[in-house]
This record gives sequence, structure tokens and C-alpha cells, in this order.
Amino acid sequence: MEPRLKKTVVMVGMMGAGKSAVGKELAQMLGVPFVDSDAEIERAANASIAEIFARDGEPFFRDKEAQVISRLLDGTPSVLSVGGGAFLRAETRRRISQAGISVWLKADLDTLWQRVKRKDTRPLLRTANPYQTLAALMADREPAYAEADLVVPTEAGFAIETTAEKVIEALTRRPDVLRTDPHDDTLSPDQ
Ligand SMILES: Nc1ncnc2c1ncn2[C@@H]1O[C@H](COP(=O)(O)OP(=O)(O)O)[C@@H](O)[C@H]1O
Ligand SMILES: O=C(O)C1=C[C@@H](OP(=O)(O)O)[C@@H](O)[C@H](O)C1
Ligand SMILES: [Mg+2]
Repeated sequence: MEPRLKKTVVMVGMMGAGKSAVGKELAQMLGVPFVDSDAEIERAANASIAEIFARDGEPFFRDKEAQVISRLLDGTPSVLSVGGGAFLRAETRRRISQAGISVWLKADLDTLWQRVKRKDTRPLLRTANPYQTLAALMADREPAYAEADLVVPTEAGFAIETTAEKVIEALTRRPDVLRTDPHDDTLSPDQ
């Protein structure tokens, strides 16, 4: 049978938008593999993202990130969550639009802040004023995220599952990506 998901769904957006958490839930709902570019890089390097930034520098990390994403896009249709900076590279945006579909998980600054402030795993936020850094990154990056194929808002009050259901809703309007069988209600958002 033709697979239900025809292209890899790539979750993009700011740190704390929920790309990793929602992507994992979405993959489970769709019954496809879940991959996270950060986790793949950490596994290959046997080091954390923060260690890679400190040891090899951000440009090295960005090159690895682009390579890993390009390789993962050649695989079976999956949900792929990428790091917040990945979609800034024009070549990566092109690869994603050619081989997959991008979904911008869009959240407001305070929602992002509430979600990132609990963890110190993100090297770019290890600054004197991480809230201000997050705000500046967001202002810088939104024009690139706006190039994503689909936009799904995620608010503070939304549960991870609710956001994943919203992504499915958006994907059902794209029959070139998600085949919906009228007799199959396993993807119905109200299940
Ligand atoms: N409604 C929600 N949607 C997404 N993430 C949420 C939500 N509520 C809390 N979180 C938490 O926010 C944190 C950041 O999410 P994460 O998936 O790591 O974001 P990203 O990969 O985009 O940086 C995680 O600990 C996640 O569990
Ligand atoms: O926004 C960024 O530049 C980054 C986001 C992180 O991933 P998440 O967006 O999953 O937190 C991780 O790739 C790295 O810390 C850099
Ligand atoms: Mg993540």
C-alpha cells in the first residue's frame, strides 16, 4: 500500500517552540519514525550540543547540522525536528522544500521564554541576559521561518498533543504530503 506520509515533515522555529516535543508526538500519531537533527549530531559526535559549540565552534556545528539534515531527508518519510538555527541557511531551506515539507511552530516570546528558561542546554542562551538574547534571535530569524510551507501557532495553554493535532490538521490540507483515507479515522484530531 502507498504510504500515508509521502514526504518528511520538518519542524522548524525558535528554541522552545516545541519542535522536539511536538515532533515526537506527531510522529507517533502518524506512525512514522521520529528524528531530531540535534540528537543525531550528539550521537555521531558522542557529545552534547553545548560541548560541540564549546569545543568545535558554531560554524562547525552548522556545517554538521546541514549535512545531517540533508542525509535524513533522503530517508523514509518521517517527522524531522531540526535545531532552531538550521532553517537560517538558504541551502538547507532549499533542500527541505525539495525533499520535504516545512512546518513553522510559531510561539510568542514569553511562551518561548517560559519553555527555555528551565534548561541551560542551549549554548546560544548562555549570555548575561538570555531573555534579551532570545528576543533578538527571534526578531532576526522570523523572516526566514516565514518561508516555511505551513505555519502552526503554539500558545502557552496548548498541550503538546493539541499542537501535534493542529499540525495534522494543516497537513490534511496537503494531499501531496499526507494521504487521508475517508474510511480511516485514526488521524482524526478528536481521537
Ligand atoms: N504545549 C507545549 N508545546 C511544546 N512544548 C511544551 C509545551 N509545554 C511544555 N513544553 C516543553 O517545552 C520545552 C521545550 O520544547 P522542545 O521540544 O525542546 O523545543 P524545541 O525543540 O523547539 O527547542 C520541552 O521541555 C517541552 O516539554
Ligand atoms: O536556535 C539555535 O540556533 C539552536 C537551537 C537548538 O535546538 P532547539 O531549537 O531544538 O532548541 C540547538 O540546535 C542549538 O542549541 C542551537
Ligand atoms: Mg529541539
